[in-house]
Amino acid sequence: MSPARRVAYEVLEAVRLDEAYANLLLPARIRRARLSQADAALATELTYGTLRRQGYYDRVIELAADRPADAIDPAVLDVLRLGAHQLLSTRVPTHAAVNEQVDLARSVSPKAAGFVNAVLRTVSRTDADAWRELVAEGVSNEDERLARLESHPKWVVRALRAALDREGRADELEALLQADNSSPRVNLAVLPGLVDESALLEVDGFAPDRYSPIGATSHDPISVVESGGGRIRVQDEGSQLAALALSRARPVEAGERWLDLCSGPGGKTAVLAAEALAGGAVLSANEIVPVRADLVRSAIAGVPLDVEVRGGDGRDLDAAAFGAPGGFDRILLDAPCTGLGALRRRPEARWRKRPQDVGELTLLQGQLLDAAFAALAPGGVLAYVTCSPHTAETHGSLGAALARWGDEAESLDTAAVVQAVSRHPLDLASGEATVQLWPHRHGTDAMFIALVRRVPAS
Ligand SMILES: C[S@@+](CC[C@H](N)C(=O)[O-])C[C@H]1O[C@@H](n2cnc3c(N)ncnc32)[C@H](O)[C@@H]1O
Repeated sequence: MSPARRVAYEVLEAVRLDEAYANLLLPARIRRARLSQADAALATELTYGTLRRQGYYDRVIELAADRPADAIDPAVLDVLRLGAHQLLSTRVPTHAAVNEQVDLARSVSPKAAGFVNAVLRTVSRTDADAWRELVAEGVSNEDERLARLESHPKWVVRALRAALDREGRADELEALLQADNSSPRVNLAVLPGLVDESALLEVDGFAPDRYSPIGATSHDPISVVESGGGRIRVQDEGSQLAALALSRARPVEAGERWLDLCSGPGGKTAVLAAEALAGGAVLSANEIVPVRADLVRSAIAGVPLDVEVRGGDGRDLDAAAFGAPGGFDRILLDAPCTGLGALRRRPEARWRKRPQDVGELTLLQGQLLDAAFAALAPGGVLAYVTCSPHTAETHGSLGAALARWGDEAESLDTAAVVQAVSRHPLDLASGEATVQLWPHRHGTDAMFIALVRRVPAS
C-alpha cells in the first residue's frame, strides 16, 4: 500500500479517535514517514479532501452499500471515504484507487476487504456528475441540497446563508461553500519595519498581496519563512487586516499601552508587536492556555520588543496587573469563536462543531467584551474580531455589548479604516461600519472586524 495513503488513513483515524486536528498532525506524520514531496502532496490532498467532503462521501457510500453510514465499522468507513475521494474527486485511476483501498482494508479490518472492494466498485461504475444527482435526490429545500452537495452540516449552511443575507448576498452561498472546500493558498505576513522588502521583491515568485499591505505570496513560502528570522510568518491576509485595523485606526502616540487579550498562538500579536515597535507603544499579551501562551512567545521572538505575555482568564482582566492602571489605549479581542470562517484550514472542524457551541461562545464573547471594554483608557479603542461570520458571534455579541455600554461606547467606521489600510479597495457590504471578509470574495478567512472607542467622560 502506498505510504501516502497509509499516512492519510492514520490521520483520519486520529481525527476520529483522538479528536486530533488534521492541520497540526499531518505535517508531523508526513515527516515521520519521510514522504517524498510528491507523496506528501498526495497525503495532504487525500486527508484534507476526504475530511472536507466527508458528509458527501458518506451519502455516496450509503447509496452504494445500501446501508446507513453509521452501520459501517468506523475504521472501514474511513477506508471507504478515502476511496470515494480518489474515485470522485481526483485523477487517481480507478483500478489503483480500488486496489490500494482494498489493501488498506486488509490491514485495518481483514474481514472487510471484500465489502470495501464491492462498495468501491459500485462507486466507480457511476460517474461523478451522476453521483451528484443521486446524492441530491429527495431534498426538501435549497439549504439541504447545498448541505448535501457541498458537504456542510445543515446548521452551518443556514448560519452562512443568514450571514450573507445580512449583506443582501445570499446568492453567493454556493460560492462560499465551494470556497470552504478548496485549499487556501499559503499566505505570508512580512512584519512591518523589520524586513528589507525591496530585496524580497527581487526574489523570483514573491508577490505582494492584493489587500494586506504587509502580505505576500511566494512560490516557495517555506524557504522565505525559514530565511526570515521570525519576521516573515505564515498568516491569512484577513488576520493581517484585523491586526492592522487596530494598530492603524489612528496615529500611534509614543508610550501608548496596547493589549492582545486572547492572543494564542500569537499570529496577530506578532503584527501588533512590529507596529508597536515602530510607533513607540508598549504591548502586552494574555492567553488562558499555557501552551498557547508559549506559542505567543515564540511568535514574537523575531521582533526586538519586550512584550509581557501573561497567562490568565481574560474575563478577570486587571489592567493594573499589566502595569497599566490607567487602562489600555488599544485592545485586540480576537475572541474564541466557532471558527466557521476558517473551514478551509481546519478540514474536520465543520463536523465537530455543534449548534449549541454558538450559545456557549456568545456568552464567553460577551464576558470578554465587557472585561476588555472596562480595561480601556478613556478614548481607548477596542477591536472585536472573530474568525466566524455567524451573526450571533459577530453582530449579536457586539450589538448586545454596545447596548450594555450605552453612551460610553462609540462605534468607529471600521470599514473606512480597513479600506484605508488595504492596498486595493475591498468589496465590502455597503452601509455597514463593521467589516466582514469572505473566502469566496476576498480569498481570506471570513474574519469579522469591529472597532469601538470608549468615550471619555465629559
Ligand atoms: C481566535 S484565538 C486567537 C488567535 C490569535 N489572535 C492569533 O491571531 O494567533 C482565541 C484564543 O483565545 C483563547 N481563550 C479562550 N478563552 C479565553 C479566556 N477566557 N481568556 C483568555 N483567552 C482565552 C484561546 O485559547 C485561543 O488561543
